[in-house]
Amino acid sequence: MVNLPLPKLEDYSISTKTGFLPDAPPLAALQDLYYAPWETTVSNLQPLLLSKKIRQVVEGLPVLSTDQLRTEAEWRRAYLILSFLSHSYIWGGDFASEVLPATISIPYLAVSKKLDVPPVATYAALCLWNYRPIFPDDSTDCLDNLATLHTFTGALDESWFYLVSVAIESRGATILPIMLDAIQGAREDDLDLVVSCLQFFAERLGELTHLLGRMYENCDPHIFYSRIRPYLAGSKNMAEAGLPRGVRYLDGSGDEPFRQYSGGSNAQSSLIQAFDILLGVEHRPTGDKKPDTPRPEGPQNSHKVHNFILEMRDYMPGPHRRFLEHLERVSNIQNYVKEHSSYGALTVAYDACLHMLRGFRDKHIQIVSRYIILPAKEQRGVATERLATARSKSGVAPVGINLHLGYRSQPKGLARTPNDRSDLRGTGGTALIPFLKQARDETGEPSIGIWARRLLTDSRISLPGREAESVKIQGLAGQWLDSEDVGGICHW
Ligand code: HEM
Ligand SMILES: N[C@@H](CC(=O)c1ccccc1NC=O)C(=O)O
Repeated sequence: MVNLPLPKLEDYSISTKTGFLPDAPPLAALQDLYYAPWETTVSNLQPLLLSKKIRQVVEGLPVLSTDQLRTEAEWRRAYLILSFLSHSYIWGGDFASEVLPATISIPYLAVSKKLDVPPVATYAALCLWNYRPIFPDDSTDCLDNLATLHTFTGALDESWFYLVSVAIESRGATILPIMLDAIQGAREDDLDLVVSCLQFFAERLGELTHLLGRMYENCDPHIFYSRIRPYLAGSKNMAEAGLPRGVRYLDGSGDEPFRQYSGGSNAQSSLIQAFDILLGVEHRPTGDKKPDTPRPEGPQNSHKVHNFILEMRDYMPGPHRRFLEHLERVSNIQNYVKEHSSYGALTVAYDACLHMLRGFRDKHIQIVSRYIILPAKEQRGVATERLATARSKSGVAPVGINLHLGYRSQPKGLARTPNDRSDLRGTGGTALIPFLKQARDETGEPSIGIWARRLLTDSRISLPGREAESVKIQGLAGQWLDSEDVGGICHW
């Protein structure tokens, strides 16, 4: 059988240096004065939001044509501006707006079509195309050399929130060419090459987890939850936040149905999805258990089912989404490791990658607890207390109580007081913790099939820094292997 050629990064708008980030830093402004009304509005976003004039100003914009946009960088810049303006319009009033005026909708639909991304503030708009290096000659893989072009709030916390992702994309970019080499190496049965590529991959993943943990340095969880996050929401699963039907994009055609889009989410990062594909990690719809039956023969990841992570590919720029599809068709590392499972260095290196990726997801769950679950819980506590006080004073439950929480009014949109924990949703619309925990657990699954079974049966395997004997005893004692027990190599 002839092998499908491997994807060439440059064919998919991917840089060998910066990965899914553009090769050169994004345009900071459209030079053509024709677009000055957009540039002026986006550069005045904070005062317009604070003064609640944003809707009036957006409604008064001229309907600009996209004909003057020339380069890819200009189209991306237009997409970024229109994404910031549209979310400011929808979420920047006392109530969410169910319509987007034609001044935004018409160019936004055209730009989205051209770039093959949905007309909503995606991860590409807010992160991939929204940064600049502070010192242009220095690398962007270091958080200390990054600044954002735009934020909704003007808060440092918001800049930092996006920049952590930019730094991760930048630092993770080197993994792509190396792992394409690994795929080629597996085709040519070059064991040593595959091992060294996997080792490189595992080390980089450790660095990315470290970068993720730096979120705490400059992004305060309460500011994130109450001030920033409301602007990130989309129009899908947002009934409680004030958009039961979604949003109508007015374009004067008379055919302007309600549309529903997920909000920005890092699940839209092609880099992280590429990691899963490279390692053969598969994600099921939330709640679906691992099937007991063996998987059907055929290429890895071939049975596509409808689930959130796959759905998020529709929110990636078209070329990046197509790259992932190509990568799926050539991904061979997991099968190669399975076929060479007697080669210890290979299984250890593969398993180390899974372990590191699982560790990344573990840290992410901690972050989500601190940035969403805890602030929401605190807010519920305050709300309940205020309700009780109001009740004890008047003897009855107040009707239509306005629960002041230090704001002028009850927080709105995604920062509203949730009724209970199950009411909490990600900006992508998932039920947060069950979804994220399942994604984490699925990351460890391939290693259970290959590595752990060998640990249980093969006393000759020695783990770095551990006596094989003790690992074997753990297995024979009946409990399934546990991270602490195997010196942190296996973690599930
Ligand atoms: C304060 C920071 C963050 C919060 C509160 C947060 C929250 C969430 C939530 C709620 C989801 C579930 C999907 C949804 O419904 O939106 C999610 C998904 C995801 N997030 Fe984050 N996130 C944060 C930062 C990051 C960063 C910096 C990265 C890495 C670059 C990241 C990577 C992911 C990935 C890959 C997913 C998809 C699920 C998976 O593959 O495990 N997140 N995030
Ligand atoms: N899903 C997250 C939001 C999120 O992760 C995100 C949204 C827009 C742009 C980037 C994002 N992620 C990380 O930096 C949330 O529910 O708050």
